[in-house]
Amino acid sequence: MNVYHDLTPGAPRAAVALGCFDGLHLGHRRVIRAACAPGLTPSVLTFADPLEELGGKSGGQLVTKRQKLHLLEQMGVQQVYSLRFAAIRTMSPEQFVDEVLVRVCHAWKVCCGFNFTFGYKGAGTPETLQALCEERGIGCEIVPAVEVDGETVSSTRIRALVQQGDVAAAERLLGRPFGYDFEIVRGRQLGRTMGTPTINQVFTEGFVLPRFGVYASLVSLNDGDYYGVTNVGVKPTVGADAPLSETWIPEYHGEELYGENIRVDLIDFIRPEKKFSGIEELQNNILQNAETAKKIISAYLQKEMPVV
Ligand SMILES: Cc1cc2nc3c(=O)[nH]c(=O)nc-3n(C[C@H](O)[C@H](O)[C@H](O)COP(=O)(O)O)c2cc1C
Ligand SMILES: Nc1ncnc2c1ncn2[C@@H]1O[C@H](COP(=O)(O)OP(=O)(O)OP(=O)(O)O)[C@@H](O)[C@H]1O
Repeated sequence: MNVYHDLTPGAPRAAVALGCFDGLHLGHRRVIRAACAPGLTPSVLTFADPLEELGGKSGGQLVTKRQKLHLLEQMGVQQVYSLRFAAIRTMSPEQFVDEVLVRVCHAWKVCCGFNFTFGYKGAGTPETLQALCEERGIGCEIVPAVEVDGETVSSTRIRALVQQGDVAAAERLLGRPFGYDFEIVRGRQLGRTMGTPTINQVFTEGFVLPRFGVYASLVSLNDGDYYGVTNVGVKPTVGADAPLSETWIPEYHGEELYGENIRVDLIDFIRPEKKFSGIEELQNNILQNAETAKKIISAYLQKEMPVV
């Protein structure tokens, strides 16, 4: 998959999906699937800016950059234009179509969702895009709203669920579990003296913060997936400088994982984070939480996954 960060002309005949695509949820995937058209190079045009700078309040990204590119590649996308919004911000809808979609992307087809806006001050709507494409002989597919439980799927809705700790509901909208693949960093190494060594990951600035608490998790390691028990928070019993994700993987006894990017998916919320009276009480709780996590994950793995 080629990733362009500027307006470098790409493959000769492209089908281009347009949008921010934070989270790559079920709605986004429908739009991207429309760009996986026979005979055309499946392409995505998206933005690399922090979400707040693209307008809206955000509350944080739902996928890391690495994860987003990995998911796009898995979907069969061959070209990604990850642009700075400033590069196109002042273009009129016509200019955007002519200078970006036609001249740079060589678009033969463009795809967007029902609520897509583009061009200076968001003047262009899906109907504008359709009309401009028609005039230029370019195909245009506007994907209707994808809904779950009678409500439109959106990144905003998923962020709110993650912030409430309802990762199981977030998963139904994402079509895959909510997770992250931050680098493993060193902790104070207290966990190993407690018999519960953890992999520690720091939430990067701009990433959504899940509700603080303990989750049953699935951890993807080189030799397969393991169940984990993850604490997200600032561990008030011993203290932390910044919000962390700490995962104990009870059945992993392999090499150190420092420096690696490991994917941890949060499957279900177990309990809120709390301040314990001492290490022993904390330790007992962690052991109980691990038992709960094991049951949750084994039931989860037996469930049939919907095909998305
Ligand atoms: C499953 C799990 C649950 C935890 N729950 C809490 C908690 O509720 N409150 C808290 O202060 N710390 C909690 N912790 C964090 C521990 O305090 C921390 O993992 C331990 O002190 C080791 O820290 P270290 O990795 O910096 O050595 C939890 C850790 C795990 C793995
Ligand atoms: N539920 C959906 N069904 C179909 N298309 C969608 C849906 N949600 C977004 N899209 C389309 O996917 C592309 C990317 O959209 P965008 O990144 O703005 O997503 P969003 O989920 O609506 O985000 P936000 O909640 O932050 O507004 C756009 O073309 C948009 O119209």
